[in-house]
Amino acid sequence: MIELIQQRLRESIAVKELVISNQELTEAISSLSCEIKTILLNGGKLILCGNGGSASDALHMAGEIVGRFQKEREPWPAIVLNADIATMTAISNDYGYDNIYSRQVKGFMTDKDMLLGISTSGNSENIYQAIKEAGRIGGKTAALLGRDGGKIKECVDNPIVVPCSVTARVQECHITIIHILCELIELDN
Ligand SMILES: O=C(CO)[C@@H](O)[C@H](O)[C@H](O)[C@H](O)COP(=O)(O)O
Ligand SMILES: [Zn+2]
Repeated sequence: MIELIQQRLRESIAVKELVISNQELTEAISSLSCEIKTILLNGGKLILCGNGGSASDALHMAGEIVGRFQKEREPWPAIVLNADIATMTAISNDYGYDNIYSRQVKGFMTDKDMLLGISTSGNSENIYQAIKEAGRIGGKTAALLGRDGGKIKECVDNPIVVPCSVTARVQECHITIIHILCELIELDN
């Protein structure tokens, strides 16, 4: 048991080391933080969505944006498409699970906003459809992804791909990246 614990911790560190040594990836994180800040300071909002653990990550990030991460400041607008269980079950029941986010994007998003999807496989159909819809609206899109970025990487403006095929390890890296994004967004610059 102890060995398994130590091994998982080592694996989690190794994924983060991969990100540290990938300059393209660290630059993509930096430029995404600038894009999000520009959206928020120009009256746009951040719209988030994910499935499973990534749904929790979406909620977590929105909490830091609307509330605060580390700095006392005005609230910024962020909404989470996986937060409303009545809406999600209604759309899922009437239009299918693949459309639970794209229909909300159509209802809520404007061209001043950014949609940030989170998917460790990069292939979740509901996130993919949401990104496509956001593109049709003319809004900005970003995604936190894993593996090789999947089909979502091909259609999103700002892909952040954690190069690992284990869902749990990717999620652990995503939440670190989310905290870094929140810290960068709160910097005065
Ligand atoms: O949290 C976990 C695994 O750690 C699971 O709930 C996981 O998020 C679910 O299997 C998701 O459906 C995976 O979707 P995705 O990350 O590939 O988009
Ligand atoms: Zn999990």
